[in-house]
Amino acid sequence: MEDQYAETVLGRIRLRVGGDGPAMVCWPSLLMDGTLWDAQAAYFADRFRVVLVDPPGHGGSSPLTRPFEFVECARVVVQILDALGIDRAHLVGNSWGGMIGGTFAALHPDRIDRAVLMNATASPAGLRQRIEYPALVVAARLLGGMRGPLVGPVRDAFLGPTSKRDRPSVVAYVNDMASRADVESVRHAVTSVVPRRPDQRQLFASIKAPVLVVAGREDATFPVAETQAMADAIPGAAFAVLERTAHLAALENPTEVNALLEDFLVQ
Ligand SMILES: O=C(O)CCC(=O)CC(=O)O
Repeated sequence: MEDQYAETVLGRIRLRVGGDGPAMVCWPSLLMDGTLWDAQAAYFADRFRVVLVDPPGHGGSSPLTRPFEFVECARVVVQILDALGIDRAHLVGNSWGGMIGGTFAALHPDRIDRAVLMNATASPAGLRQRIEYPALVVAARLLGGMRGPLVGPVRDAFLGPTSKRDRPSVVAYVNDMASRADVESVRHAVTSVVPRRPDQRQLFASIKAPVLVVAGREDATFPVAETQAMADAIPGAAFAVLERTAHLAALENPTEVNALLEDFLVQ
């Protein structure tokens, strides 16, 4: 994989690009960078042009200086495709990335091939998330980072009992990503993705591209019923539930995620 950069409406975006074939653009969750998809890149780069995105304000991308709208994130995807000379791509997204994958598929039907939306929602955030996530960010600002007493809540939002018990490398990855997060960028991203998240169900009714929605049985952030409601909002969407998997399916359960992607994208 080689580093490339795209100038976008939300700053400079770092991309890891490798392989040849139809393009597959992978956008991760809040607090994560493109390495969330390393197992997918390793598996698919012999047949796909894999593009791993460090989303705005995360990893090697520019810090965020303001909150954003979801339509701007969809525009970022278009600008990434333009920068790489890609006409049309599969969009594979997790949580924030899944929400944006839906926005992109609805607003840019000429640039989307197929979309796989994992651990995501089309609904506005509930009261608990509207309070808990901003409170976490306030605490992170006071502590100078996502550290100390914040590690537990972050781990609980992302991982379920199976990963916490049986996948120490996944736990270590989440701790490491959280500790490296730029708190000001995370503040803007959380504001945009949680309390200001739009209800996208009506917009998603206009999606024409084939879509697969994936839920994790152990996902405490977006339980199966909420992700199922997202699938129900998208005409003809396929829906799958992964057992022993929480909020970061691609990292926690790469074998089954790769099999789902293979079935859905290689047809
Ligand atoms: O809205 C929520 O409850 C959480 C949003 C979230 O975690 C997004 C993400 O993981 O990208």
